[in-house]
Amino acid sequence: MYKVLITDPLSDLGIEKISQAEDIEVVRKTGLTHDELLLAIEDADALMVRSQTKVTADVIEKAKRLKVIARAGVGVDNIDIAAATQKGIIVVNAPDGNTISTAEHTFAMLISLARNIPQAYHSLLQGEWNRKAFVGTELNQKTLSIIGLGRIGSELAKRAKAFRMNVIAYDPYLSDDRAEKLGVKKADLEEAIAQGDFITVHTPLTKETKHLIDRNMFAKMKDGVRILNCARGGIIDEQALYDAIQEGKVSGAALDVFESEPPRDQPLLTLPQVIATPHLGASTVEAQENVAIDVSEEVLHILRGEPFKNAVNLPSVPAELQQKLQPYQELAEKLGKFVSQISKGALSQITITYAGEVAEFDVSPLSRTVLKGVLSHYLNNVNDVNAPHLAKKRGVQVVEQKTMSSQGFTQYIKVEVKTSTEIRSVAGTLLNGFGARITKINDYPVDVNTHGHLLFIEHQDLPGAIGRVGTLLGSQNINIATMQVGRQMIGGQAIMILQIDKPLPDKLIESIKEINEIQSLYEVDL
Ligand SMILES: NC(=O)C1=CN([C@@H]2O[C@H](COP(=O)(O)OP(=O)(O)OC[C@H]3O[C@@H](n4cnc5c(N)ncnc54)[C@H](O)[C@@H]3O)[C@@H](O)[C@H]2O)C=CC1
Ligand SMILES: O=C(O)CCC(=O)C(=O)O
Repeated sequence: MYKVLITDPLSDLGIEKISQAEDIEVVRKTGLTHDELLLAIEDADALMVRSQTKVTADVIEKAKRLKVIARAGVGVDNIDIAAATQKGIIVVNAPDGNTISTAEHTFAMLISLARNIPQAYHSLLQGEWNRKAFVGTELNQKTLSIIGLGRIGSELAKRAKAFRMNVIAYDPYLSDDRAEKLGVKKADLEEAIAQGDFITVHTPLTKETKHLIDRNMFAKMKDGVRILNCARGGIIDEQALYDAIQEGKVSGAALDVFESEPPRDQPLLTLPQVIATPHLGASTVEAQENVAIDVSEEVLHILRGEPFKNAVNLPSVPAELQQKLQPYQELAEKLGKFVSQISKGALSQITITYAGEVAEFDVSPLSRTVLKGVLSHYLNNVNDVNAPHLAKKRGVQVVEQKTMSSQGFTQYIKVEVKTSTEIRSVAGTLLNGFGARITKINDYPVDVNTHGHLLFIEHQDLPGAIGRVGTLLGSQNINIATMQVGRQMIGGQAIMILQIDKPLPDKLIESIKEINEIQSLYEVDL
C-alpha cells in the first residue's frame, strides 16, 4: 500500500481515480505548518502539492519513503529540485492543464488594466459616478510585448491578435518558424522592452529571469507603458516597478503574483494604478481538474513502476523513443549490476558502449539505467534520477560511446568499469524470443540469462576443479540450475558461472575459495 499525501487543495474530481486505487491510501492534510509537514512526510510515498506547500530541503530530508513529488501546475519554484534529485525523488508537474486558464486570466487582466475596470467598480461601490477618472485606452493597434513565448505566452498572443494588437515577443528559444506561425514579430529583449505599450512576462522564475525587468529596463520603456505579471513574482523587481509608477513612467500594472505570497504590507497594492488578484491564473474548475488528473496519473505510474512523462528533474524522453528503448532497459540495468558485483577496488570510470540497432537511438536514458545498476552495488537509494548526479559527486567518470562492431549480434551493449585495481567488463544482447542475455564477461564468450543468483568463479583450467566445486555445493544441498565454463587456453585462466537456487552460506564460500585451483569467487544477484 502506498501513502499519497496531498497538502494543498486539489480538485476532488481530479483525484478521484487515485483515491479509488486499491494500492493507494490518499491522506489529505491542507494548511499544515512547516513542523506538521515535517511529521506528515516521514512515511509518505508520494507528495502532491500546488504552490502553497513549500517543499524545502529539510522536508525532503525527513521523507523516508518518498518516491515522487507532484506539482499540480507548472511552476516548481516551491520545490527544492536539487535536494529531491540528490535523494533520487522524481519531481513531476502538470505543464499543460492550466495553460488556457492562465492565458485567459492574463487577457482579463489586460482588458481590466486598459479600461480601469476594477478601479471603476470600486469607485461605483463607494457611491461615486466618476466617468472622467476612468478613461481607458483601446487595445486595437497597440503593441503587446510578450517576454517568454511558451505555452501561456503563445495562447495569449493568439487572443491579442484577435483583438488586433501588434504582438512582438522575446524568447531566447523562439524559432523564426514558430514566430511566423503565431503571427508574432520576433524581437530581442531591448526591442520588446522599448516597443511595448503593454509588456507581459510569461517565463519561469530562474536565476536568469529573477528581476529580468529591473530599474534599468523600466528606463528604456515607452512613457505610460502598462505592465503585467501573471507568471511569477520576482521576474519584475517590485521596488523598481513601484518607483516607475510613482515617477509616472508606468501608467498601470496588473499583478497576479508576488515575490512573497501572500503579500504583506506590499506598497504596490496601495497604488491606484495597480490592479491585482491573489494568484488566480490557474483557478478555474477546468484547470484544477486537468492538473489534478494529470499529476494523479503520473503518481500512479511512478509508484507502480510504469513509464511516466512529465519529470522535471529527468531529461524528457519522447514517448516514441521510450517505447523503442523499453526492451533494452532490463539488459542495461543487469549489465551494470553484474559488472559491479565482480569488481574490486574504488570505482573511477564507467564506459558504456552501444552497437547494432540500439546504437541508432538516443541512448542516454539507457546509460542512466546502466549507472543505476552499477552504483546500486555501492550506494543505497540509487535510481534513474540521481544516478548521474551521484556518479559525478563521487568523481566517477562516465563515458558513453557507439561503435560499428556489434560482435555479430543485432544489438550489443557493453559495460566496462575501471577501478583502482582492475578493469572488468560485461556485455550482452537481446535474443529474439529469449530476452536479455549476457554474452561476454571480460574476454570470455558466455551465454547467461539475466535472472537469479549466480556464482562467478575465476580458476585455473585443471582437471577436477569444476568437479570439486560441484561436490562442495552438493554437500550443502545447493542445487546448480545451469553452468557455463570458459577458458583462454588449455590449462590456462578459466571462468565458471553457476546459476544456483539460493545464496551460499559464508562457510561454504570460504571452503570453495580454499580449493587450490580457485582464484576468486563472486556472488552475483541479478
Ligand atoms: N499565475 C498562475 O496561476 C500561473 C502561472 N504560471 C507561470 O507562468 C509561467 C509560464 O508558464 P508556461 O507558459 O506554462 O511555461 P513554458 O515553459 O511553456 O514557457 C516559458 C517560456 O519562457 C521562456 N524563457 C525562459 N527563460 C527566458 C528568458 N530569460 N527570457 C525570455 N523567455 C524565457 C522559455 O523559452 C519558454 O518558452 C511560469 O512561470 C509558470 O509558473 C503557470 C500557470 C499558472
Ligand atoms: O496552483 C495554482 O493555482 C498556481 C498555478 C501556478 O502558478 C503554476 O501552475 O505555475
